Amino acid sequence: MAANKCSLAAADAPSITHVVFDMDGLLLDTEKLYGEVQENILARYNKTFEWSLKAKMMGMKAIEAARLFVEETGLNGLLSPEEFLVEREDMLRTMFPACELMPGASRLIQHLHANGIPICVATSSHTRHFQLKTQKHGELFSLMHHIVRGDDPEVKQGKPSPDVFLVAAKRFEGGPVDPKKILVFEDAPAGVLAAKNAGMSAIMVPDPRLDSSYHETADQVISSLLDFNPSEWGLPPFDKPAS
Ligand SMILES: O=P(O)(O)OC[C@H](O)CO
Ligand SMILES: [Mg+2]
Repeated sequence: MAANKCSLAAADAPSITHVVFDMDGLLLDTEKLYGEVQENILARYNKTFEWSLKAKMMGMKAIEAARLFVEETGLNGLLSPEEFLVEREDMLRTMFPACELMPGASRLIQHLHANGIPICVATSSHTRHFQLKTQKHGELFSLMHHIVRGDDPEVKQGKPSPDVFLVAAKRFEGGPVDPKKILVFEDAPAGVLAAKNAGMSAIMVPDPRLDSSYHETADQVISSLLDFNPSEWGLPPFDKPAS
């Protein structure tokens, strides 16, 4: 869609009826935890974790991200993707339960739910991690109509394949919902691509360190969920500005 990246002209805005949220790095501030752990692992080999690699790993299923990590950091023969996951797991398991919400996540979820807009989560995260990450956010996640996780049997391929978003569209009441009526919020390049591959509109909320060339695929880019203007997408406006 030829839309302005900052704001959409009313005539261009597709009529959105359903909203799908990514989770890591979008609703939950968990991407920084992956980054920290991966930096620690690489430090042992006197290597640094570059943001260019982080950009590619974000949003991928764990084993796919692990293969990429080992390959691109030159750890082949020193650390297998499976060993990397075991080592990463020990650290992540203790960090996830304390994770915080991203700014504006609670406000937006509560607003859409209160206005009867069907919402769900489509994450690459598998069930065990999902449970750890949402331990203290259960009330907010209970507002989701459904949650599709990376280890769902119907999700054959991870992002950037559209699988997780198509499964999400199918599970709404009366689904499958027409992808043109679905708005996806994503932080990761692979996730934005997956949403576009599913035929949906995608708003990117990227980490400021992400190279801006990755913004191109998104229909709109905002720096925080607090900046989202629902009216531009035919969704009910907020009663008051973000504080
Ligand atoms: O961003 P999500 O929610 O699809 O999850 C991604 C992985 O768990 C970590 O990059
Ligand atoms: Mg994400």
